[in-house]
Amino acid sequence: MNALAATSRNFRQAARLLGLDSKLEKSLLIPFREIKVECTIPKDDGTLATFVGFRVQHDNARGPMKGGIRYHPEVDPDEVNALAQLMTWKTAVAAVPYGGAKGGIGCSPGEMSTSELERLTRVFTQKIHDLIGTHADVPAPDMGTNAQTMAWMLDEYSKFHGHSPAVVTGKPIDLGGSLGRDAATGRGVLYATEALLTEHGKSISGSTFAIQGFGNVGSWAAQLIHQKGGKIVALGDVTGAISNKSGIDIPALMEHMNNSGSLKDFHSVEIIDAAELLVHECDVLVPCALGGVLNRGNAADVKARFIIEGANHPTDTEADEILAKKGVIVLPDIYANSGGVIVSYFEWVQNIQGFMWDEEKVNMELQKYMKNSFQHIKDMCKSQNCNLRMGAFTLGVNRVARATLLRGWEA
Ligand SMILES: NC(=O)C1=CN([C@@H]2O[C@H](COP(=O)(O)OP(=O)(O)OC[C@H]3O[C@@H](n4cnc5c(N)ncnc54)[C@H](O)[C@@H]3O)[C@@H](O)[C@H]2O)C=CC1
Ligand SMILES: O=C(O)CCC(=O)C(=O)O
Repeated sequence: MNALAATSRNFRQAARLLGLDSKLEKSLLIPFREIKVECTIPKDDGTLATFVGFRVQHDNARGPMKGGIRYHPEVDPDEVNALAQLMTWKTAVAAVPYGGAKGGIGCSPGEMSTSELERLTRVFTQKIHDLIGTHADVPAPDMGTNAQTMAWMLDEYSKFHGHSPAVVTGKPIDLGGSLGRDAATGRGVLYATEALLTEHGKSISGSTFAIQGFGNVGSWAAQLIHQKGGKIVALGDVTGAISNKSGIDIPALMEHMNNSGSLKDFHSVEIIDAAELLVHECDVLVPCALGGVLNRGNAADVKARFIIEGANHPTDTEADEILAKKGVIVLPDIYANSGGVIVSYFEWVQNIQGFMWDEEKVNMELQKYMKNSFQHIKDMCKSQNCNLRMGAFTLGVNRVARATLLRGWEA
């Protein structure tokens, strides 16, 4: 079952639990708009390269559509569609006034020069500029993109529409980005983990962690968990995986990565098989990379008692069922990684107000939002007698359904 089928299945299950009318269910499932564009750029060697870019705008009942742009070779229309739908439920769970969208370009950013990436981002923005906007659809970074990508999008968009800082979030601070946005998804993962562990009488400092992905989300999650006394015993990225039973020295690893960029030649660690990382002995597993990494091939072997979904859709449907039977508690993506979009909302608000918050305020507000949504998810789990994923889905779907019904359909 691909990401779209799995996400739609979770949505339908939530719609049924909520007793939604079947026509409303259909209207909520089908995306508002799907955009597919051809992006041709001259490469540095003078030859041409053509890429396909997507933006799926899923729903705007609760506000402007919101979601990241992914640069990855496996980007495909179904995956972008699933990720856009997840954004609709995520913004609703977080109670930020947005709908959901997601974009992506099928490309290998690691194999492209900075100027090629800039040309690609500018061409993509030219193709979609009249369909995005501060009050229509607000992109942000995702896998393979970063603050610089958002700076190029902002610049290109502003050529058509005048200076528009709030058209993208996750920008560099010098262009109106928010303090704390870079760390926000990882910080949200920390707050979500704290909330779940406390619920089960446990703590970060008394727990061991395995983290997949050491990019924006994974590296911030690792640093913040380490600062709170959590022991990170295994860690991996696209190049491989490492472990240390006594805990990996994360600040030293950060410094090492900034200097050489490779996990494998870090000192005082054992190299482990990349696949072993997900079934490594630990209390808490935190996938922060690709979707579908937990599946029927490895779910039965997972040793962790808790899974915190830093990535989007890391656990496929079959794995969800296997993990539930094993008693593994999964904190779902639409809550666990919502810190990024919550601080994106703060960035957008600051841009519109023309007033910058200090980082303490950003982090304090983020913590408040994360605490509130955890409580609301738990309340849903109680009233619907369901697990955390369904608690989050019913919470999000119910809020979007209510907004949709209030707006009505009269032409
Ligand atoms: N950046 C953000 O604010 C948010 C990101 N997410 C999700 O978190 C996940 C990670 O996103 P970012 O950290 O932004 O991306 P990133 O591009 O900064 O980092 C991705 C990381 O995943 C690793 N990776 C890639 N392929 C891998 C593989 N086959 N096996 C193991 N590791 C692999 C990379 O080496 C890198 O360390 C994605 O699922 C994304 O959708 C979710 C919410 C917000
Ligand atoms: O910050 C945002 O607007 C969206 C981040 C994102 O793409 C996600 O939460 O998956």
